[in-house]
Amino acid sequence: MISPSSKTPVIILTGFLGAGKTTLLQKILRAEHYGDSAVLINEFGEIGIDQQLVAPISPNTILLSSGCLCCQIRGELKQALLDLLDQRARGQVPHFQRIIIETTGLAEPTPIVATLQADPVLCHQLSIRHISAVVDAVNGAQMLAQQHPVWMQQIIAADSILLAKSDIAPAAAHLREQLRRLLPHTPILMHSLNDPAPELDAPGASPAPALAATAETAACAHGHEAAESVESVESAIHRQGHVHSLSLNIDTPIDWIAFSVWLSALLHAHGAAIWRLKGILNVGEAYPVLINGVQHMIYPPQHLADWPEDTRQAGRRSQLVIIANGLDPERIEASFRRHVLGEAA
Ligand SMILES: Nc1nc2c(ncn2[C@@H]2O[C@H](COP(=O)(O)OP(=O)(O)OP(=O)(O)O)[C@@H](O)[C@H]2O)c(=O)[nH]1
Repeated sequence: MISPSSKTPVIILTGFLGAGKTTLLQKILRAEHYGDSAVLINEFGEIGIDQQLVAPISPNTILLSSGCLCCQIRGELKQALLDLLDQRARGQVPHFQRIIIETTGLAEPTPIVATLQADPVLCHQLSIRHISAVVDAVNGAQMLAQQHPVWMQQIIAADSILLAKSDIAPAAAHLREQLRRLLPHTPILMHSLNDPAPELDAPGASPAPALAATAETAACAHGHEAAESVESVESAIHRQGHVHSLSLNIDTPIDWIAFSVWLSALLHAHGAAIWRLKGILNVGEAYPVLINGVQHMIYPPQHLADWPEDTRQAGRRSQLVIIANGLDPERIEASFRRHVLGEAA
């Protein structure tokens, strides 16, 4: 019989698209306290950009294939965890003391907890120590006013809420008060880029309330379209209701000016519908540029110090992911091809 203290703790990092989960994860993995963590990352879309940013920090980083962790690939999550525990027992992976799961921005945490609890082996070897929801302080008030269902599920299931981007959200303190009234028992921490990593599983941290969750099934139906390969661009579209992700792999270097003009025009016309945009772009320089956008907001591009492994192996190809609501992905791709790559209409 394994006692609760000998179980490997699991931390679930949830939060809506672009909230700041990967930024926080990179920070906590660099902190001494979290150095010995295995990481599972689930992204909505075909290209795992987050995994490429986290893998250099944590050697035990696993990307769960595209699809939603809370419903479509729960079996894969289970298998990945079983494999990881088995590999640790055999000494085939660097030793780890905890597992951190970063969910897609569209996942509800409760069914993930149910998956871990329903499996007899996992249930004996793992204990869910903490669920942390990262909330984007820039658009949190809007999500709260809309009572966005997934966003609400994420904050309600959380043991603690991190209000990320407090440095650029003047109304962050007001949002914290609103959330405090809604969830009086949930600690809410303001967090910004320069703050040190918070200790999510500090001794005494309460076990996740979602442990009591029933094994409800997320009511989301996914569809998937096979990747299409045309000339120097490979694209894949992933759908969940009206939401889709368009993933592009582009083999030729991208003209930064043409890309910037195209992106400005896209956001000007459809900013509210573009929920998330991220990419690692080869702009013809020695190293790639990381771009990040959340709705209307585009963050300052970052010059990476090296090529992420996958990108380098693929001949320094650019990768771009756009998650949008209610827009036709084929039209976005066509406009990208025409205006950025200069292909004929
Ligand atoms: N100013 C500021 N920017 C932040 C902060 N946290 C994250 N960002 C920026 O917000 C953008 C999105 O952050 P990510 O960490 O990629 O968000 P995510 O939740 O992992 O995104 P998905 O995995 O796509 O759901 C990036 O450009 C970050 O640099 C913060 O506390 N302050």
